[in-house]
Amino acid sequence: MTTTPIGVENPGTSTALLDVRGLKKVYQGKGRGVEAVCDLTFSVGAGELVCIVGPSGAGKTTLLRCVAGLLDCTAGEVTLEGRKVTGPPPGMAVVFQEYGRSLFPWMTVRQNVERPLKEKRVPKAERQRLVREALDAVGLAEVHDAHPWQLSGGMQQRVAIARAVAYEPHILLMDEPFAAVDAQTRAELEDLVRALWQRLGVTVLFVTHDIDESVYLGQRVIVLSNSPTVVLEEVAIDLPGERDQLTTRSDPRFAELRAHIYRLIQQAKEGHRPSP
Ligand SMILES: Nc1ncnc2c1ncn2[C@@H]1O[C@H](COP(=O)(O)OP(=O)(O)OP(=O)(O)O)[C@@H](O)[C@H]1O
Repeated sequence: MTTTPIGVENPGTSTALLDVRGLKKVYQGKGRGVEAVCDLTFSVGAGELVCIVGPSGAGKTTLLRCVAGLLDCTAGEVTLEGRKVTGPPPGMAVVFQEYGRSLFPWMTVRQNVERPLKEKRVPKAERQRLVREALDAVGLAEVHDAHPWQLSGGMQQRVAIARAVAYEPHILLMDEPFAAVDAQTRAELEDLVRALWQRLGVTVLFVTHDIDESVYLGQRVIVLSNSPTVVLEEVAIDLPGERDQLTTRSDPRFAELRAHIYRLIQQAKEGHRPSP
C-alpha cells in the first residue's frame, strides 16, 4: 500500500499547508504525567482532505487540539502556512463532536453562524452574505431564525459546519463530528463535507474512529498507533474522486482499503510499532 501523500482530486495542491513535526504531548497530573502523543510527524497539502484514525485513546483529540492551538505541545511543533502555531490561528475553523455544547442556545441559527464573523470584524453586509451562503450550502436557509434546541442533532451539526464554512477558513479541523448522529444522517453529513470540500477547495483534517468513514471521505488516511502514539502508516485512498454512498462503498477497492486499515488498527491494539 502506498504511503506517499496524494492530491488526486485537487491537482496542483502539493504545497504543505500544515506541518506537524515531532509532536509530543504529556498531560501533567498529580504525581505522574500521561503521555497522550509520543512523536507525530506528518504534513497536509493545501486543498487535501486527510483523515486520521487510530485506536481509542491513541491521542486523536489531543493531536487536533494541539494543531488548533488550543493546547501547548510538550515537544515538537505545528506550522500552519509557514507560521508556528502558538494559539488558535486566524485561518482555521474547528468542528467538534459535541454540537450541543458548541452552539449558543439563546442565539438563533443565523446569530450562531454570524458570531465568529463579528469577532473577526467582517463588515455587516459581507457578514450577511457569508451567513446566507453558508446556510444555503448546508441546506438550512429555511431555519435561520430557529434556535438550536428546536433542531435535530444532524441539523445542529449542520449549523456548526455552516459556522465554520462562513468563516472562510484555509483549513477545517473536524473532531469526530458525526459520532453522535444516526447512521442515515451521518451518511448525509459525510456527503456534505465532501461536497463543501470540493466546492470551496478548503483543506480538511478529519479525525474519526470509524474506518469506513475515513476511507469514504479521505484522499489519504493517517493511521495512528496506540499509546505511546506515532504514525503507523499513511494510506493513499486511490478511489475515484466522485464518491457516493452506494457505488463507492460497494467498490472492491473500498473493501481492500478498509480491510488494510482494519488490520493496521488491530496490529496497533496489539502494540505493533512501525519499523524504524
Ligand atoms: N486533560 C487531560 N488530562 C490528562 N489526560 C488526558 C487528558 N485528555 C486526554 N488525556 C489522556 O490522553 C490519552 C489520549 O486521549 P485522547 O482523548 O486524545 O484520545 P482519542 O484518540 O481522541 O480517544 P477516543 O478515540 O477514545 O476519543 C488518553 O490516555 C487520555 O486519558
